[in-house]
Amino acid sequence: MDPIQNEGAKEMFEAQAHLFKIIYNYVSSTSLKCAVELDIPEVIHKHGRPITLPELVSALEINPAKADGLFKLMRLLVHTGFFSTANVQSAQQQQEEAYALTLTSKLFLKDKPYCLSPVVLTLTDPVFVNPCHFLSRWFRDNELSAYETANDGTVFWDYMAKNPDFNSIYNQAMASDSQLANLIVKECQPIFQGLGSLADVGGGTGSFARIISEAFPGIKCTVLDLPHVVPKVPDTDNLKFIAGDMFQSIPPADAFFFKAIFHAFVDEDCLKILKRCREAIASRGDRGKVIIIDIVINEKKEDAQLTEAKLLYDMLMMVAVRGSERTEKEWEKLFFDAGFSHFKITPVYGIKSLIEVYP
Ligand SMILES: C[S@@+](CC[C@H](N)C(=O)[O-])C[C@H]1O[C@@H](n2cnc3c(N)ncnc32)[C@H](O)[C@@H]1O
Repeated sequence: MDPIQNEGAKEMFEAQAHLFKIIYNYVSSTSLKCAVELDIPEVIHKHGRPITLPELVSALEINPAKADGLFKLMRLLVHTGFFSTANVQSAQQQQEEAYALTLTSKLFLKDKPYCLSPVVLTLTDPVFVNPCHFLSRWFRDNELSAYETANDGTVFWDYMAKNPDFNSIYNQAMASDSQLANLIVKECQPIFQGLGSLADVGGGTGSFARIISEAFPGIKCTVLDLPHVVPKVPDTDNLKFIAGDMFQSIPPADAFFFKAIFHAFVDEDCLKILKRCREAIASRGDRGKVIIIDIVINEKKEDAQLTEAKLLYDMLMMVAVRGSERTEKEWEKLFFDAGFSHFKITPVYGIKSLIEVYP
């Protein structure tokens, strides 16, 4: 029996429309990429008030024959909430529709330290997108990640080491994401207060550690990351960099900080690192803690949009590095298996949460 013979035409076409929306998700992200490449948020910002289509065509210095195309791009990006519209008065005293920034597009302004343009350019780059086309082959074939399947076995982090241009934009993307964390440092004060030292493991170019070292001058911060990532800058009184491998050693500290690290590794590797932290804490009479900023999936309790963003992130981590976003239960298992006794999750940071883990 045809399983959908009882459905009416209306429901069938609704299902088809739903399908098209999913299929065309890549058009949505690449349109956003185009807006970032054309610098549209900055152009609107510099205009100082909502900008009409002809004004935008002229400010972008694009071919005027492409005005219709720009209208389509802006219409989509208004619909998806990246831009908004407002009415302005023309020189002829007519009301005209004009484009304005939303909070989301304001995240792309150049004078802000957290300008998220590198995040869009990195995550929509073929380096991330191509391996997604290898997912079904990865399911059937082998033990490598989909990324490695697509790239003759090259590990993602090794690609970074060999491609300085992409490494640079990726590190900028991570740094800008960390700059946003500045917004929560004040409300998270009790978590950092009283610490004498902090090791930011996999801390990239030190963006977050710099924020902590400035907000809490009493904390000596050490950033550990791979040699092609750590910046060649002189140490300061309370911020230093170590080029190394966290699977080999982790600098001693009162607190071990991991932002967006564990989601990039399989459980077995996370356990290795967490056990190393647990041993270091034990060697100091169980004084110390682990602080993690990462995603906690909570499908039943949170907004569907938030969950969708987390599940997409989860897929990307699986594709790129065989990583995972984890539920609270999965985090709990990791912590207890590594010998920790309790933990506290504070959902403070957009799709990410702050987790304190104690011996
Ligand atoms: C997703 S990024 C997060 C960077 C930073 N924590 C942040 O949130 O901005 C993951 C980081 O882990 C680093 N990493 C990967 N493998 C590593 C290893 N074996 N030892 C040290 N760092 C590593 C990468 O170079 C990268 O900077």
